[in-house]
Amino acid sequence: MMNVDLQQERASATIDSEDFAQWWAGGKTNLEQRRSLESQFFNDPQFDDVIPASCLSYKERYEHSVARGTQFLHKLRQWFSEKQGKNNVCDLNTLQEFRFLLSGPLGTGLFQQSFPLRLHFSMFVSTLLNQGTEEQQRKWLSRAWHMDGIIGTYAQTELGHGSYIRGLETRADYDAEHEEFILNTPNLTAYKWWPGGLGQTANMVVVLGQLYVGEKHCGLQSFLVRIRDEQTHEPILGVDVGDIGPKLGANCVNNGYLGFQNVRIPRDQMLMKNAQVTSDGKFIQSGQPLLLYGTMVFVRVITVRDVMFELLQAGTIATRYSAVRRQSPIEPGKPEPQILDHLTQQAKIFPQLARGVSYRLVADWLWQFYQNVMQTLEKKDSALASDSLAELHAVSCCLKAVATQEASEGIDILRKACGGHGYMASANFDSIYGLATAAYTYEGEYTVLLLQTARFLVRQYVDSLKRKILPGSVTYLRDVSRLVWGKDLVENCVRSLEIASLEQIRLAWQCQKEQRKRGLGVEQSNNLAGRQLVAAATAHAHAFLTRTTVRELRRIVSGLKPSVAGILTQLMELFVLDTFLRQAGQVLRWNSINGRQLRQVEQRFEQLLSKLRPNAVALVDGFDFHDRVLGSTLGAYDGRVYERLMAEARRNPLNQETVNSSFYSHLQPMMRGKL
Ligand SMILES: CCCCCCCCCC/C=C\C/C=C/C(=O)SCCNC(=O)CCNC(=O)[C@H](O)C(C)(C)COP(=O)(O)OP(=O)(O)OC[C@H]1O[C@@H](n2cnc3c(N)ncnc32)[C@H](O)[C@@H]1OP(=O)(O)O
Ligand SMILES: Cc1cc2nc3c(=O)[nH]c(=O)nc-3n(C[C@H](O)[C@H](O)[C@H](O)COP(=O)(O)OP(=O)(O)OC[C@H]3O[C@@H](n4cnc5c(N)ncnc54)[C@H](O)[C@@H]3O)c2cc1C
Repeated sequence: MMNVDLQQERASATIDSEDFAQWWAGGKTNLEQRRSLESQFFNDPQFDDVIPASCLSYKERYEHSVARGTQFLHKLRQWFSEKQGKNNVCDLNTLQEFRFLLSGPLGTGLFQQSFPLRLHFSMFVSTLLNQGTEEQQRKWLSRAWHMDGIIGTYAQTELGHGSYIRGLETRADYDAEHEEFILNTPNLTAYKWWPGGLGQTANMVVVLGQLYVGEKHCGLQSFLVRIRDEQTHEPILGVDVGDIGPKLGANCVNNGYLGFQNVRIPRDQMLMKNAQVTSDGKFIQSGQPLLLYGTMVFVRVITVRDVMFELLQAGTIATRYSAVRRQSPIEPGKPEPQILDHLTQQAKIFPQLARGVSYRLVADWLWQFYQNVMQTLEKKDSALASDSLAELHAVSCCLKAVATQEASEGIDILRKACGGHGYMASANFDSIYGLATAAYTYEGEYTVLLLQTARFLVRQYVDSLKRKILPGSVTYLRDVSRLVWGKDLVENCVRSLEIASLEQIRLAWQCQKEQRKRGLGVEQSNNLAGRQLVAAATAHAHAFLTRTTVRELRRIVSGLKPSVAGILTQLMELFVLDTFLRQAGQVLRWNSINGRQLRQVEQRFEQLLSKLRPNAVALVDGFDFHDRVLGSTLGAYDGRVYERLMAEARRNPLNQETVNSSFYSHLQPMMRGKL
């Protein structure tokens, strides 16, 4: 039976959640296909949970995720190859499509804390694709794609170094006599530490290590290394490998450690698309060295999409719960309202929904941009390639940083918006938050990435002073006009964010110059200007996110059904206004905006909350998360929150006996003074 408040919400909405769902899924066919695929898994008893996953031990969780992960991949592959037909070869698009099935809603529905085979596709196969020569791809790619004797992961980070990649200590020495590389972990801090699936799952890794040919240091390179025997799965001689232990979240990923002692691999297992070692020991850098970092760029790009889903999962749970939960009369003597009717509750939830929708538009744009840059890189026009890569790196760094930070923060706001019940593991905010906040750190820590973007921004700012043509993402730096507060509030807000960004970049640049004038070197100056540089990259990200959201929505809006266009326009506006208000410190620092104008934005913000209120439940229904994907007692479609909370408590293994054995062994002796 459906909760009556949710029934009422759905009946009175002015948008059709099905129309929204079709747009969200990329069309009716896509939606039907996704639903049919999900039902094949979610209705299959072999994918049911007997015991709540949160009640399993760390080891049991791992074993369960491998058992389920292999069944999942087997079934999914069959479905995917039928769908792809003859096109079932591994290229960038196919990989992204498949990876999305693993990490998007379907994968999430089956693995709330992720699973260890995920890295194989997102990082191992993508590295082979991006960094292997054609010959290497012929030898390895198809096997890897089909997991034929190969389960891989990506081993870059070490115990001592993660952010500063040049500081990695793993060594690969070329032995020309045997045409082999010898891999070594010279000390404790050189142990690889963190790679997903490394602990007990993977049998091959892409390893990043410092290449030495004789005495010559040839920089970091990537190597394909077998670490476990294909048949027995025992570690190869000289390999020391294991799991690093429980973490704040993502506890089924099987993150591992790895050390090498004189492990030999053939010469052709250095990934040689951009750099080669010839058999007689000559090192040739034939391509752009930075392409070694290509896998990281790929994952940063797709992470924006991953955290968008996590934010909207949490948003769906909080919205439905807030429509079911009734508490605290607004007027004395009146019935308790749905908590969603408290304006402050709307102000916690709706901006997160709007943010998620904005990330969706931006993530689509970013993926397109990434593909365009990859095509440019293939064309071998080195100047163009290097400019495009620099812009892609800068944009992806700041978007990944800000999106993961805001999504994690948003998920926690949504968790708190569910009061005490939000804190239950069965509400599932812990898993969702655990994954989103991991993304804040992995694939480039937040501050470290923002500093990368800031370097690019300062350079572009200096170019703008020289009247040079600027890349698309920063053309606004050429516009030095002041803010003219007009009728269009969205434009006022976006423009003021752009001005704040421009001025903050100018300030960061001035800070660097001041330090230089004091006689400090470039690096020390950068360090001392660090806070301003981070503020500049953050301001740029906000300006870019808002401008891109507005532009992308306007580009597609005419092709949408009016009700979908209407709610998306409200969400876009809410996102822009919310960003403006949250960044008010920066905005007011760099723009002349008076109290009346600020109030105008606040009033419109509150008006938008009221406009969205009647359609809130229909909107989150339109994201079309299956109950299994939400995995939450609070967020299920039928809204039977209290029944589910109680049923879940009763399933708890502790409640399977009326008296626990610890009563006899400890509590009773204590009460009888017999300890
Ligand atoms: C079903 C469930 C769903 C979800 C589950 C999720 C659960 C978890 C699953 C796991 C997922 C992901 C796994 C994560 C994997 C990893 O984390 S892999 C390790 C990633 N590591 C990093 O990202 C390290 C960050 N550090 C760096 O990238 C670089 O070292 C840094 C950029 C900081 C380099 O700094 P410098 O030392 O200053 O620069 P240098 O290396 O010398 O570079 C010189 C030059 O090059 C520019 N640059 C740097 N990087 C790039 C790049 N990638 N592309 C293009 N250009 C680049 C840099 O800006 C410099 O340019 P300039 O012109 O000199 O300014
Ligand atoms: C869940 C998870 C999964 C992961 N999966 C993998 C994987 O599959 N493969 C893999 O190779 N790695 C993986 N990693 C490792 C991850 O990429 C690194 O942890 C990440 O890049 C951050 O590096 P770090 O741990 O060295 O942090 P640190 O760099 O030590 O960061 C600590 C602090 O130092 C600051 N800091 C560091 N450098 C600077 C600087 N230049 N300027 C200013 N401040 C600085 C940071 O801002 C931060 O506040 C994973 C990590 C996590 C959490």
